[in-house]
Amino acid sequence: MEEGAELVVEARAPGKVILSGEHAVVHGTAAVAAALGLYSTARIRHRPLSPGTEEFLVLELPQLNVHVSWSLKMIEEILDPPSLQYPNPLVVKECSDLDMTRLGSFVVKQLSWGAPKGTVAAVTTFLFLYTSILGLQPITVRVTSDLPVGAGLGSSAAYCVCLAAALLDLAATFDSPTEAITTPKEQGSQKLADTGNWHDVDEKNLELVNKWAFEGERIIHGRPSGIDNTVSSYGYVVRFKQGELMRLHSPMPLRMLLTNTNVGRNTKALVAGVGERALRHPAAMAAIFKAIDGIAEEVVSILLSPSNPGLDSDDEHEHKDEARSWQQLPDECLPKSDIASVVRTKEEAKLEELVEMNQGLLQCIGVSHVSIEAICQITAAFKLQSKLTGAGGGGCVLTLLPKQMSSTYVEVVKVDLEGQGFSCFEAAIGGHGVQVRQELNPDGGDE
Ligand SMILES: Nc1ncnc2c1ncn2[C@@H]1O[C@H](COP(=O)(O)OP(=O)(O)O)[C@@H](O)[C@H]1O
Ligand SMILES: C[C@@](O)(CCOP(=O)(O)O)CC(=O)O
Ligand SMILES: [Mg+2]
Repeated sequence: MEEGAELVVEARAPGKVILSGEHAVVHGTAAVAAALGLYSTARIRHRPLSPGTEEFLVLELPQLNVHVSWSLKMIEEILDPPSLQYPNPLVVKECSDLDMTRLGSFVVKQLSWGAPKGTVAAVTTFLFLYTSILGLQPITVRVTSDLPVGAGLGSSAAYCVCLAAALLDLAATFDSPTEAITTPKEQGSQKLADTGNWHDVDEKNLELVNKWAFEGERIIHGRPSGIDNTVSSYGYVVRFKQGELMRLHSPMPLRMLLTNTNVGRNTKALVAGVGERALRHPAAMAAIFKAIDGIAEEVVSILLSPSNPGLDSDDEHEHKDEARSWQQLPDECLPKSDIASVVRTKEEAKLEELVEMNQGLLQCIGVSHVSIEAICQITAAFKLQSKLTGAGGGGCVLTLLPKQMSSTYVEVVKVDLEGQGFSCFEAAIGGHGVQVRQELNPDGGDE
C-alpha cells in the first residue's frame, strides 16, 4: 500500500431474534433463532505513516459515547507484550482471567469516571480482539448499529461479529497467513456505496469469525451459549444446541411484530440469575429446561414441515372478505374479534401455542418483567401470541403475525401497544449473515 493511501475495511453483522429456547440453551438445550435485517457495522481505516511519526489507535463507539485515542506506544507498555508481538488471527484464544483484569483496569482508567459496565465491557472486548487478531497497527475503528443496544436483539453478538470480521479482513491485507476473508484485492479500489459491494464470507472464514466473536461475547456476557454470534455470523434461521449449528431451510415465511418495552437490562446479569436459580432448585429447573427443549424441537419440525406454507383456496377467500369488511368500517368500529378471527394455517396455530408455552416457562425461570407481561396481554386481546426474545427482564418482545393478517390490522395492534409507551417495528427475518467490503482511497481519506 502506498504512503498516504487509505484502506477502509467494513464488516456488517445482523442482530437476531430467538424464536424459542433462550436461557435454556445456555444449559445445553436446543434453541431456534433467525437473523434480523438490522445490522451493526465496524468501519476500520488504516493509513500507513512515514517512519518516525507517532502512531495511534482510535476507537469510536457513538452509541456508547465513546471516543478514545491511544498512542500505540502506550498500549504496548501497558498490555502484555508477548501476546501483542505475536498476534495470530488463525489461532482463536480465550481472554484469560489475567488478560481480562489487565485490559479491564486499563479501560476503566481510560474512560470517564463512572462509565457503565457495558461500556467498559465493549472497549475491553475491542482491545482483546484488536491485539489478538491484528496486533499493534495504527487504525481508526468506528462501530455503529441499527440495533437497540441491550434490548434482546443480539447487539453484543453483532458487535463482536462485525469487529472480528473487519479485523480479520484487515489482518489478511497485512501479509498475515490468513487469506482476505472476502474481498478480492482488485475490487479494493471501488467506491463503497451505502448499499453495494458487500461480500459474503466463505465457510472456512465464517467459522473463524464466529469463534473469535464467541470469545468477545464471553467478555460481555460471562457465559454465552454461542447462539447469538452463530446466527449473526451464518445468518438465516438456525437450530443451535451445545455449540452445534443446524441451518434450517424453512419453507415457512416468518412474520412477526417486535415491540421494545424500552426497559433496559443486561444479559450478563440475567444469565447469571438463571444460573443461580438452577443451583437453588436443580430438579425443577432441569424439568423446565427440558420442556423448553421440547418446545424448540417442535418449532424446528414445524418450520421444516413440508405442508408449509400457505392456505387452501377457501382460506384465501376468507382473507379477502376480512380485508373488504375492514375497508367499510370506520377505525373506531373495528372490533378486536375481527382481528382475532384472522385465519391461520395449522402450522401457524401450533407455533402460536408454542410461543405462549415458552413465554410461560420463561416467566417461571424469572426472566419476564411487568412490561413484557403487559405486551403479552395487549396482544392476547387480539388472539396474538407473544414472548420475550433474548435475555428478557425488559428489552424486546416478539408477536407472531399470521401470514394472512392485513397490514391494516397490524397497525391497529400497534396503536394499542404504542399507546402504552412501547415502540413497535417490523423487520426482515432470516436474511444473510456477516458481510465484508473494502475500499482503497489512493489520496487518503477526507474524514
Ligand atoms: N454498537 C455498539 N457499540 C458498542 N458496544 C456495543 C454495541 N452494541 C452492543 N454493544 C455491547 O453489548 C452490550 C449489550 O449487550 P447485551 O446486554 O447482551 O444486550 P443485547 O445483546 O441484547 O443487545 C453493551 O453494553 C455493549 O457492551
Ligand atoms: C439469554 C441468551 O439465551 C440470549 C441472550 O441474547 P441477548 O444478549 O439478550 O440478545 C443467552 C445466550 O444464549 O448466550
Ligand atoms: Mg447480547
